[in-house]
Amino acid sequence: MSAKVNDDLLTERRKCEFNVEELTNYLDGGAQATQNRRKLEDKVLSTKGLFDEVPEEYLSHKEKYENAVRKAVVYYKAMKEAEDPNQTEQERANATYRSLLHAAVFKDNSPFSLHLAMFIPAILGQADEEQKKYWMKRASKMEIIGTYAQTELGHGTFIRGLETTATYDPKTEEFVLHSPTLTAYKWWPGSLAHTANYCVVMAHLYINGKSCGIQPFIVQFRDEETHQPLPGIKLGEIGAKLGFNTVNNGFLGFDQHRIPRNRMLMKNAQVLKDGTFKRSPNSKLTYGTMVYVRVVIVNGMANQLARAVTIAVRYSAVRRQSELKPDAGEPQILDYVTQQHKLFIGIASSHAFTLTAKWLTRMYQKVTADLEKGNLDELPELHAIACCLKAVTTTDTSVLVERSRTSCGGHGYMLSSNLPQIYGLVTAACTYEGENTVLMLQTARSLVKALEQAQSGKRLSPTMSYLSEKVSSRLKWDNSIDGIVKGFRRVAYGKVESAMRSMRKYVRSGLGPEDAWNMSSVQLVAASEYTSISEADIRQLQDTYEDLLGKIRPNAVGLVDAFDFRDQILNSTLGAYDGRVYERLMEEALKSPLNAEPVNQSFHKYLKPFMQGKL
Ligand SMILES: CCCCCCCC/C=C\CCCCCCCC(=O)SCCNC(=O)CCNC(=O)[C@H](O)C(C)(C)COP(=O)(O)OP(=O)(O)OC[C@H]1O[C@@H](n2cnc3c(N)ncnc32)[C@H](O)[C@@H]1OP(=O)(O)O
Ligand SMILES: Cc1cc2nc3c(=O)[nH]c(=O)nc-3n(C[C@H](O)[C@H](O)[C@H](O)COP(=O)(O)OP(=O)(O)OC[C@H]3O[C@@H](n4cnc5c(N)ncnc54)[C@H](O)[C@@H]3O)c2cc1C
Repeated sequence: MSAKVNDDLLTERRKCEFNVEELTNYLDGGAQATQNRRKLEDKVLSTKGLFDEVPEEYLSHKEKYENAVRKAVVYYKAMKEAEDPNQTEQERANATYRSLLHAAVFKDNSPFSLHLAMFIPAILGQADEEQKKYWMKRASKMEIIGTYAQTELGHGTFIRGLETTATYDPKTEEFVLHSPTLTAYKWWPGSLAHTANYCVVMAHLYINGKSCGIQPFIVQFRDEETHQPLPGIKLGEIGAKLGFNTVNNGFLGFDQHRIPRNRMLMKNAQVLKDGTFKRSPNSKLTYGTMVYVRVVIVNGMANQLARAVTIAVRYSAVRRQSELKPDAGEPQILDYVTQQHKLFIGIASSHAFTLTAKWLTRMYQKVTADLEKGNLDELPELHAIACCLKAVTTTDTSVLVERSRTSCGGHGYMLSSNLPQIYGLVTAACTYEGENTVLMLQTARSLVKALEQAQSGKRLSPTMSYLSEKVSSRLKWDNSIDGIVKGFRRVAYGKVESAMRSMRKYVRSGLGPEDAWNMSSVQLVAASEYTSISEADIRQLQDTYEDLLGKIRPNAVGLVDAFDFRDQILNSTLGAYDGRVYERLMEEALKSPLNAEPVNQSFHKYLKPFMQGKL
């Protein structure tokens, strides 16, 4: 018999003014997609051995990892078996697009995540047809487990500064991989330490002493039978982190490690047997895997933010605290407008990121299809947009997830709420796949070029066209959606224009272009984001905003119910559908190993002698 649902949540659900199932279907991309997702979740989550007997927060660092590998094996087998052979690739992708299935199993991400998130995409995007056929067969059947090894101890952002070398030896038709310094050690790649046995390594290619730029190489670094590191390979784990503590991030050093010529992934650039180097049509195609993951991250943020606001909104409907009016009893904290302000932006942002992710994915698919035909025209725009959206969505999601946590008071600080772990996952995304400031500056680089083109009368791409609209200086302001968008366009135009004016001022003062860029870089980053609008407009917008909060209030629980996360995926004492928060907090607390006995051994060993002055 299912547990009784909290009365306040029942009332909230009765008050809801729209059809929750309809919104769920819309978010999934149709009723069939919802059905497929739920069917997949039912199948996988009913698999034995997927969940923890002891909450993983009570395991040691080593036990956490070993437990995660145990679960990863069960999980990926269950996912494979759950795949419906009659489904198209697209239907399968739709079923997983919004599902955070893995989050039900791994609170801190999976030791296999890099295999799926980067190793396979790197093969798909960087291998030639023959290499793709061979490596995709092995990788998709999980015969090998891979990762993406680009970042080094000394370099993460500056790819052209990577120190790992790959020197071609035409006599043996091999590449010699070497880490010339400690800072050249690959450092950070997920799964690298003890899980994977292959990786795509980004290394500086040299042929006859000449630099041929950064190229991708597929490298085996552990024996497939014994899992022992191969000769010339130094391996290890980088240690405990804020989050991602079951992703097994590691380090790898090469000591004159030899690999056959066909291990350089040669879709874009090639090395012939005699050492002839055939350049890529565009050296940045080598960075393609990162563009792909930045696109995926936008959707990932939408889902993670939806999970956090679901937990916080449901908790805010159940939690009663303080007095709004004398003798009126303690209100639901969701009735405080400050609480609505903290949480409703998160609901709206998650929907905005979901729609943005769909738009960006379509753009990515179009540009990738064009690249296959040799048309690179829209690659720079895709890069600039992917940089901006990855940076903006990860920054906003981190802020909004942290705000969801603090809006739940002390219980939000409990690991059993799962809000701290969600924060750990999303805040990492501000750094990985391109540190946000660096990516924003990449976007700014494109904006400055576009404004220069606009000022010389050239046509701009659709996403940059706002820079060529001669926006009247006294835009008639109204708080219609169109008026607000026009306001933002005017602000955005002004930000780019002011950053550019600032750079020109520094150049006139005698600074070189690089120093002028650096001096203006705070403005350049701001030009890539949005900031405030002029004073007079704020009052009008504020009234509209507060009025909107009141309109959303009766639908808040319905809006998060529509994300349709099952309790296992929320994995939270505060966010369960039935709202039995206090019982769950107590149930989880009693699982702490410290509660196994009333008096801990440290009393007799340390406390008692200390309190009796005997220590
Ligand atoms: C779990 C919860 C969350 C959910 C998320 C779900 C999804 C994820 C799933 C699961 C978990 C995943 C786990 C973690 C994964 C993390 C993995 C990693 O971190 S892998 C390492 C990433 N490292 C970087 O990204 C380095 C960043 N640095 C760079 O990209 C470059 O160094 C850059 C762009 C900053 C500078 O590169 P330059 O020095 O070669 O280029 P310049 O000299 O600046 O020139 C720039 C020119 O190049 C073009 N350009 C640069 N990059 C481009 C690109 N990628 N494509 C096209 N053009 C590009 C630009 O448009 C510009 O063009 P013009 O000269 O202005 O015309
Ligand atoms: C959880 C996690 C998982 C990861 N997984 C992987 C993985 O699987 N594979 C992999 O290869 N890497 C991985 N990374 C590494 C990640 O890609 C790098 O940390 C990231 O690219 C940033 O590089 P960095 O750490 O060297 O920082 P740095 O580049 O040293 O940045 C440090 C500071 O310098 C600033 N800075 C740097 N360059 C500029 C500039 N040009 N202009 C202005 N400011 C600048 C940055 O804004 C930042 O504030 C992971 C990282 C994390 C946190």
